[in-house]
Amino acid sequence: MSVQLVWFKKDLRVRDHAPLHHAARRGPVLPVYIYEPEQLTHEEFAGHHLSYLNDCLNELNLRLRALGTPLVIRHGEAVAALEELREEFGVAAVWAHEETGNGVSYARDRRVRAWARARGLPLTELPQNGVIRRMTNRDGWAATWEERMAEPQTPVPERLSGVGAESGGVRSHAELGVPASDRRIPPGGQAEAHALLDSFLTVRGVNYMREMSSPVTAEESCSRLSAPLAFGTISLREVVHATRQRLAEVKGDPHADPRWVRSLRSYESRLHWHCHFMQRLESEPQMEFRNLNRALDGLREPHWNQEHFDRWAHGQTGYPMIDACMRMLRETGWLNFRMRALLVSFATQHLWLHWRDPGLFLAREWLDNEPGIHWSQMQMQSSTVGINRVRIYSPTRQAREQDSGGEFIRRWLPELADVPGDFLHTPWEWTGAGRLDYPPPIVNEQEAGRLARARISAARAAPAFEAEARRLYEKHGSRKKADRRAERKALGLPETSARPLRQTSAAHPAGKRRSPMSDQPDLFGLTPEPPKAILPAGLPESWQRALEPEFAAPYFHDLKDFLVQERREQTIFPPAADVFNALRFTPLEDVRVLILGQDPYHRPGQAHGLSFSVRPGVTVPPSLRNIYKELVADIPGFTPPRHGYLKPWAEQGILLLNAVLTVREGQANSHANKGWEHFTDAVIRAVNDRPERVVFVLWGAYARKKKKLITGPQHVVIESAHPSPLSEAKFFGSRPFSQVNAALEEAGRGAIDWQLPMKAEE
Ligand SMILES: Cc1cc2nc3c(=O)[nH]c(=O)nc-3n(C[C@H](O)[C@H](O)[C@H](O)COP(=O)(O)OP(=O)(O)OC[C@H]3O[C@@H](n4cnc5c(N)ncnc54)[C@H](O)[C@@H]3O)c2cc1C
Repeated sequence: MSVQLVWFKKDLRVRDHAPLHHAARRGPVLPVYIYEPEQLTHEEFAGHHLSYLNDCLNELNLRLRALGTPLVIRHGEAVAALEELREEFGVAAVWAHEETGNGVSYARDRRVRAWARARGLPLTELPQNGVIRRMTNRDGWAATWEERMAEPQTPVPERLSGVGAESGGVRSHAELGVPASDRRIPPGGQAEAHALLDSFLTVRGVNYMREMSSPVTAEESCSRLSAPLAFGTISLREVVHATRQRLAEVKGDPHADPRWVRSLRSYESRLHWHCHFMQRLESEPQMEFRNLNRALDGLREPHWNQEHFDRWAHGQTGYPMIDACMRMLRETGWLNFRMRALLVSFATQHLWLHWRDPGLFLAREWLDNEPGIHWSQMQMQSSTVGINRVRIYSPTRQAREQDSGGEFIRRWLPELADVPGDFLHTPWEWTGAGRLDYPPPIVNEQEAGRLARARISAARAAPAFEAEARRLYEKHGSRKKADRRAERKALGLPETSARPLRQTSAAHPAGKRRSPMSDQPDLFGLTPEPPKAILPAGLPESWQRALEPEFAAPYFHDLKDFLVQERREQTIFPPAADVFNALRFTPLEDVRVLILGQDPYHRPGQAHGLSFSVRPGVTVPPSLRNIYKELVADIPGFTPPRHGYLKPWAEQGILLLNAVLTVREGQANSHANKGWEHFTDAVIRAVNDRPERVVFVLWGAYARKKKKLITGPQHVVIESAHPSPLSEAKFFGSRPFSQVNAALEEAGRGAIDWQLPMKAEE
């Protein structure tokens, strides 16, 4: 009897399990799992990991038992436990999967190998993903990944003959001395992994590409397969196969939602990254403990600040998005990629904490802790790799972009319940901030970000940095683009792009390009192109330039998708061609006055993209009638026209902007909180950035909330009640128009001629 021991570690499944398959063909099988004290007491391990692990083990035990023999579960140091099993059952060979784990499992595997050698036991470790052992550089890596993923899945043995061993069953938290956990985590096991994969590929993943970044949507729209992959209840190959099969299906189906194709493509690239980052730890295990780029050693070490770390780790930084993310993580063990990157960027750049302790803390919190991905990402987000751009993400900007309505922040920070929506991302600006049970910002994000960037740039300028960056590129850099180029050359094909290939920052260490935060690691040329900017037709160049980051930002893509869908199903005002008229008629450099409205008129034929204005031939609405009345009182000689077409004002440099640029027929404010506010805030900021005086006219409570965006001392703000009949009594007598002219003349910018032509001409 030649007993084959199959050692399960981070591969807790029977499907696509090569060691199990090969062992079963050679003799009776002894399937084993060992709880290892050095892992259970490791700083990266916590109670929720054990809860999940026990789910996985229970299910694996049932599946193995159904095949013929149970999972034998032991507790102890690996070599000692294996030796005991060898003696007890006369083990003739050991089978396992290769593991890319932390330093403890790395050392353990070496001890196990030495033990097997000393005992003359054949020990076979088989790869289970695209990570390659003993690789000295990345040449050919992508091709091997592809070969491995293209292989058929290993069949589940039809039957296992066992050795009559007892399982022993899973051990409780108390038995193993691990603190219990009350986190809300999903169940573990192979069945759960397949259920997640199915629901993602058939329903949840349709808008993955757009919805993965926002914490409001990511929980549902991401696959949530990271924990199953980390515990090995599903193989990466199986996920790749299923994704490719689904992609082929939707491509061949003319009725399939077109969003599937780009979502699935984007998803597949992430499965590639999974191994790309793990390979880095496999090839350079020391990166768990020290900077990948040794030239950056000493940069943060002397600056440790325990209080900052504690406040960050407890979600008490005073930056709502950071704190909401931390609270969610501590309760659920999961966050989407962008929010993970944001947490790390804030800790290691704004708070200038060395990445190691925040990294240990986060590894303990992530249910899906995968050391290869985790430590690579920790170093990348802390800018200690040095071959990619320095990334310092603004927590406020990310909050505005990814949670514009504040839904996520409100869910996780109940202490901000009373904060008005406009101040939710910056509660310290609210007059009621003093009454909140919430701390002021831990640092000034602009100043801290600038300081971090300056420190990193200075370190990158040292000659040792460049040499290290080159070494790292040689060892870890993707050859994907270079491989593709060589392949095309061999086939006699021209280069795919006329643009020069982007150089790594090894050549341009202090990369200057600024780009919006991306979900793609942008590392070693592995990244697909960032989303293309959506440029509305006919915008003056000055607006195009000023608003470029908005047009490329994920929220703007979401907004566009939302509007495409809305226009299919509803009547939307103004017509698509008129939505950006305010910007079209008034180039940024010409803006002298900004009059802010709330949202467009919602009755047919009225709205045409300028606040308060209606098309010629449409009855003058009540608010505009009141504006005319006030003009009569304020501007000598003003005669109200019979129309409400205000384009002549726009052409004189009055930016007639609404905060929300579209609306459903008959439903005022129906497009609030869909992303327009974020966009129009950027418009107001762009105007605020102009060096010449601009007069901002803010009528009514809604518009007045935007006052905080106007910070330039050269500007003038004129506030009053709204001209609507509901507040006309307070509006009349405010004399805004003469005040505008006085402010403009004082700055030498010339007065507005408020008189409109008696006849409107489009
Ligand atoms: C500081 C930091 C630490 C991280 N630590 C881990 C970790 O310990 N374990 C882990 O699985 N992921 C980690 N990630 C990557 C990523 O955030 C998670 O994989 C993802 O959020 C998990 O959710 P999901 O399975 O729904 O992802 P999906 O978006 O559905 O992606 C599917 C799978 O692709 C892989 N993947 C996705 N994004 C990345 C990425 N950026 N890098 C590498 N692989 C990726 C993962 O295997 C993931 O399960 C980390 C990211 C950061 C910034």
